[in-house]
Amino acid sequence: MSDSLERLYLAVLAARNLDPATSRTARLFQRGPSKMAKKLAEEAIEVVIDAVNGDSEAVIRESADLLYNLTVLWASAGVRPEDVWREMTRREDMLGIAEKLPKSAMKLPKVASPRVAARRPIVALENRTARKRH
Ligand SMILES: N=c1c2ncn([C@@H]3O[C@H](COP(=O)(O)OP(=O)(O)OP(=O)(O)O)[C@@H](O)[C@H]3O)c2ncn1[C@@H]1O[C@H](COP(=O)(O)O)[C@@H](O)[C@H]1O
Repeated sequence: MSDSLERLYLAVLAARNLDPATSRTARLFQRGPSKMAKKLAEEAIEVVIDAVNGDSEAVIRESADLLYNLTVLWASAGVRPEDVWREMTRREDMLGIAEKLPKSAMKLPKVASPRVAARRPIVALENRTARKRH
């Protein structure tokens, strides 16, 4: 999946300065981040409607549109796919460590190594901070 998204991201970068009359991507860049955000949100809504209706073929098609519009917004925001993969790997590593801890260690952090036991609360704190920013 990451390979396809990386190829799509490169295609978006290559298209951003093409003629807006012929390139949808160039047109989105011409219109700016607000238009990109609107398109992304519209595609997300289409995906959830199709999922609720049980139309899995439409979910697949709209998901591809959603990912295209997400890569356009990444490119506009100066975010690279590898930046997102790095964050996903960081979370995977962190949650993987937390999941291996016995439940009693989660309640009583002093029993486990303080460095490891302290990680789960950090996840909650980070999530809460991120939500406040939006
Ligand atoms: N992967 C995509 C891609 N996925 C989805 N889409 C477009 O995004 C549209 C989804 O938006 P809508 O459903 O709103 O379609 P619409 O209502 O017809 O379109 P709007 O005029 O409302 O935007 C789809 O119809 C596709 O045309 C894409 N457009 C471009 N790409 C790739 O982006 C690269 C650059 O292409 P150009 O933008 O054509 O230069 C190429 O590699 C393309 O393959």
